[in-house]
This record gives sequence, structure tokens and C-alpha cells, in this order.
Amino acid sequence: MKDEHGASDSWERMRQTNRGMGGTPGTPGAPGQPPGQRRRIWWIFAALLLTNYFIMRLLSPLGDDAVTIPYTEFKQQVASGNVGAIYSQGQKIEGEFLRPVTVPALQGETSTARQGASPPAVTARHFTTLLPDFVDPGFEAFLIEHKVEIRAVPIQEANPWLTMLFGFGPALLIIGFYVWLYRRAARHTGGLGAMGGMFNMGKSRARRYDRDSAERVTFDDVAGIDEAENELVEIVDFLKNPEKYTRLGGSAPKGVLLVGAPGTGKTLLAKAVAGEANVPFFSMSGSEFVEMIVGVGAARVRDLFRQAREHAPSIVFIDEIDSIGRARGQVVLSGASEQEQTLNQILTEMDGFSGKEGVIVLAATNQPDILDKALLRAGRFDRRIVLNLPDKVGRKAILEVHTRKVPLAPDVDLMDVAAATPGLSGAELRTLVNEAALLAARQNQDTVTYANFMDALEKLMLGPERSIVLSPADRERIAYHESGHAILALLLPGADPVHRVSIVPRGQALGVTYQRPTADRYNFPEPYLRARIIGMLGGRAAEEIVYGTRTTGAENDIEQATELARNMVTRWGMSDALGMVQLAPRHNPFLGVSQGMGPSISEHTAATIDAEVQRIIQESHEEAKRLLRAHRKQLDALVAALLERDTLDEQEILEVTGLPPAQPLKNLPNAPKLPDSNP
Ligand SMILES: Nc1ncnc2c1ncn2[C@@H]1O[C@H](COP(=O)(O)OP(=O)(O)OP(=O)(O)O)[C@@H](O)[C@H]1O
Ligand SMILES: [Zn+2]
Repeated sequence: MKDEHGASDSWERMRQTNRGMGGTPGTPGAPGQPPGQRRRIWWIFAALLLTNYFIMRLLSPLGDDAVTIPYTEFKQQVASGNVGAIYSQGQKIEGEFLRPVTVPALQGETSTARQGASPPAVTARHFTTLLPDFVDPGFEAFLIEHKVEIRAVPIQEANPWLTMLFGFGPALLIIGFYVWLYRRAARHTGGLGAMGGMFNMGKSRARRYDRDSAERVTFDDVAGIDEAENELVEIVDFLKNPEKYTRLGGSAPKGVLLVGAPGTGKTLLAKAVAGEANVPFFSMSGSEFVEMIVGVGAARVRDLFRQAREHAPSIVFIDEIDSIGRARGQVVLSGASEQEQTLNQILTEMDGFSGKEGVIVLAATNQPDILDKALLRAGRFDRRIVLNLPDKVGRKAILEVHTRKVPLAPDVDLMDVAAATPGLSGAELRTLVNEAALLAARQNQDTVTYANFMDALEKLMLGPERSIVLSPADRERIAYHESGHAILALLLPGADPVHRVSIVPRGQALGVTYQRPTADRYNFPEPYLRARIIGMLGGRAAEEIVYGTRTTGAENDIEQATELARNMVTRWGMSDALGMVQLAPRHNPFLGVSQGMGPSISEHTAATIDAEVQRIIQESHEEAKRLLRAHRKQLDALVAALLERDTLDEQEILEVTGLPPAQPLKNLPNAPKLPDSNP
């Protein structure tokens, strides 16, 4: 949400909160051992490297206390007769002094030098030096003259095998380390064919909930998704008495796909089925298989189903199945073959059981349209249950579930809270209740009030309050911006009623105007959409009228208005110039995002789309300015009240402006006529 002055509507906003992908993150798939063990491995590894290093040092003919000295120093020592013998190896010369000498050590080259804090000089008996390329011709004679014993050492020093071994040591160690890891992982698997079978990593880390665990969930904990619940009652019954169904040769459904937006309770419902039927629940998340070593995913699936069969009747739940069940060939990531193997294994397992074992597979996704068709074939996930975002009644029921242990103040009617929270999922409602309870606790209240719920809602939508200090001029400007949104919402027939206006900075927003629909909307008439766009542009329009200048504060408004206008043109056939032609990619109703490439569009059409979107926005902008100019008095009144009180609720807004509540739209389909500005 890149919103400065806040936007006018709850609807878009809530859709935005729903936009996050994926939902419940699976346990990230770090395969292997507990952290303690892993640390020990690294210690062993470091010790081996160190050993390797010391052996290397031992192979050096003169041990490890040699000091590297400059060539000139070396010559001086020879000249003074202090050098007994040298070993030359290529350009390198090692040797001993007859008497230990203190020489300037070359930076960081010696072990002796390392002991002190980089001493400028060291005393040593052994030295090494490098011959320069331009060795003076008289060098040998010079050495002989000073009675230096010369011994050449072959470049392939000592035992070439040893040198090779230790030269390659580190590489070998690393390879060995991986082999060891691999073997370790493979240790516990019963012979599963070639390659020594799979890994211990292949053991599914399925979470299992037992009959009597405190985590047991039942249908009592699920609310607001009754249709989905009812469809699962039959499955519960089957799990309770499998014989009843199998006696006559029938078999239960093997797989059920739960489809719905994040947080609509897919996992909850699956657990509730297990809880109701009193059977164990084995669950895994598809995302755990991504980025895994090839073969592990399949092994895990095998293990998961084995466990489930052993404990049948039971439930297997695969969350986020879209992350493995993506249509094959559609996967571009490197994990492709792994996903494919995992998917194939799931299919094999599901084909493998006859439906009489009493294992039922539930899988959840919010992207049903990208699933591999093979998954949806008969005898697999051939049942599909859609979990919609809850309606008002559903939200009230969910709120009831989650407020069971929350003491509510007498002024809280959960129906009001439900009415103010369109678009919120079950998970978000739970967060809302929790947040409201926290706010109440922080203020040392004994009960949770309606105001707590509204504050929590605002926090949920926009983030926590921010204590930034705004200049009076900025505050006034924000007040005008928000009032612009609010006044238009009151004036435009069919617009959602204004629920609250606030100029308290929160998250990225400096102010906000909330609108809430009187009823949940499933179908949006064109005049309603137009009214929304006009309302969205009202913030900037008010600023322009009052100050004659623009600010960045309308960024979010512009973004939302453009998206809506573009949807009208490209998805909903509301442009006469373009007609009822699909011009946008398919829309995922569960995620609120576009998916896939979309239809191909000619350059001319693309230009027309842009022109139409611009036309809608421009007309709406003009209309917003016209209406606000005509109602300048009400605008000023609302601003004055906001500057004084920071936040106004619905009733206060109506009182301050003296405007009647927004009129419902009559004759919906053909009422694009905008209201008369001179009542
Ligand atoms: N219909 C509902 N009734 C009661 N609580 C709900 C409902 N839906 C969601 N919740 C609450 O939200 C929590 C999270 O929901 P859950 O994990 O089941 O959603 P999900 O659909 O699996 O989401 P995701 O797609 O993110 O995995 C639940 O544990 C529950 O507390
Ligand atoms: Zn705005």
C-alpha cells in the first residue's frame, strides 16, 4: 500500500490485504539433522583441515620455524659467513644460520612472526628466501667462496604420493564430507531399490494430531463456511464407519480439493474433519518439496501415505498443493523434475489404494486453475469444495467462535463488527479479535469495546499508528484530502456509506476514509463503479479546489482508480468503444490477481484501451471537482471538525456536514446519471 493520504474505500483495501500469496508458510525445508549435530560436523571438518595443514608443514625439509628474509639479507649473511648450508628448490632457498640472527621478517610470512603482534624483526635459525629472476652470474662462486654447503632438493619433493595426497587434501575432504552426509541420510532407509534407496530426509515430517490432543479441532470451531462444511459431513461419516460404505462394495471419495483464498479456513476445515471423525491427521505442505534434492519429495510422499495407511482410517492433508501440482511442463524453475516426481508419487499413491483403506486425501489450493489435469481426474481429487470469503452472517459467526473467551463490552454487537469488515477472511477476523483484545488489555479495560474493534481494524488495514508530527499546514491539507473522499461518498447515490474518517497517520497512510457496504456485494453495477472512481479521485480534487496545487498524496488513489477503470474496460465489457471483448488475462478470484498471458491484443486495441481508461478517469475527475465546488461549505465544515477531533465516525460526519446518508441506487442497470449538484 503506497498510500499517503489514504484511500476512500474498504473494498479495494481489503482485497489488497488478501493479496499476499500462498498463505500459511510451510516449515522451510532444511533437510537433515538438528542444528547441534550440524555444528559438530563443522568442527570435525575444521579439525581435519588443520591436521592437513600441519602435515604439510612437516613435509617441509626444515620444519616450520623458517623465517622468510629478503634476498639481500641472505647475501649479507652469506658474506658474513653465517650460512652453513642451503637447500634449493626451484627459486626457493631454505637454509640454516650457524648462529641465530635477528632479521627483519617479511610481512606475515612466518609462524614466528605471527606469534607477536607483527614484530618488526625476529630471531631465527632457519630461513627461506626467494631468488630473484636475474640471479647474478657469480652467485654460485660466491656461495662456495663462503663455504656454504649447497644441496638441491628436487621440485617433486620427498614422496610425490604424499604431496599429491595432501595437495588435494582439502578437496578430498570436502567431497568426503558430502559423501558422508549423503550416507548418513541414507542410513535408516530399508532397501528401496537402486542408489541405496532414499534418504532419511525422505521420512515425511508429517504433523500428526491425535484423537485426544489439545489441538483437536471440530466443526464447532469452524464457522461461516457452512456449505463447505456440509459437503464434508459425508466424509466424516465414512471415516467413522467405513464398513457401512464398503459392505456393499462402494468406496469413498479418495481426494477432495479445498479451494479458497488464503485464510478462509482450508487447513482448519481439514483438521475439523479429522477431529469430528476422531481419526489421525497427517499433514504436509507442498512448498516443503520445492528446492529439495531430487527424490526426497517422492520418498516423503511415500512415507506419508504409509503412515496414513498404518493408522487408517485417517486423513492426509496436503497444503498448497499448487506448488507441486502445477501443470507439468509449466514449471520453469530448476525444481521441475523434483516437483514432477513428487506429483507422480502422489498420483501413484492415490491410484494405489482402493478407497477401502479409509484414507482420505484433502488438499488445499488457492490456484485451482494451474493444477495439473491429472490431479483432477476421476479417482483422484475429483471433488472440489470452494471456500468463499465469509459474508456478513458468516463473519458474525466466525467472530462468535473467536470471541468465546473474550469478555465483550455491552456496546459490542458482533453484527456491527461483521458489517464493518467486508472482505476479511476467517484468519483476518481472528487477528482482528486478538488485536482488539490486546488494545483493551493495554488500556487496562476489563472488557473489549466496539471502539477497540474499530481501532484494531484500522491497525489491521493500515498498520499501527505513527507518531509523526505534521505541520499544521500538512494536517489541514490531509484533512481536505480525506474530507474530499468522504463528502463525495455522501453525495454519490449508491456509494458505500462513510464509516469513519481519520487524519491519524498509520503505516504508510497519513489519513483514511472508510466506507462500508450496507450489504455484501457480489455483483457491481456500473454506476456504483463510477461512483467509486469519482470518490477515489475526491482527495486530489479537494486539494486542487482549495489550494490550486497538487501533492503526491493521491498516489494510492490514482492506482486504485486506474485499476478499477481498466477492469471496467478490459474485463467487464463496460466500454462502448471496445464492447464485450475479453481484453485482460484470466483473473484469480481467490488471490485477486491476474494469471497467465491473457488474450493477444492488437496495437490499435491497446491504444483504445488506454484512451478509454483515460476518458473514464478524466470524466470522473471533473465530476469530483464539480461536486466538491458545489458543496464547499460542507467540505470546510468537515475539515474543521477533523482538525479538532482527528477521527469522526459515521454519525458525527452526518451531523457536522448536515448531509443526508447516501441514497441507494435505484433502477440499477441503467442509472448512470450523476446527481444534480444544485439541490
Ligand atoms: N471459517 C472459519 N471459522 C473460524 N475460524 C477460521 C475460519 N477460517 C479461518 N479461521 C481462523 O484462521 C486460522 C487460519 O486459517 P487456515 O490456516 O485454516 O486458513 P487456510 O485457508 O488454510 O489459509 P492458507 O491458504 O493461508 O493456508 C484458523 O486457524 C482459524 O483460527
Ligand atoms: Zn486519498
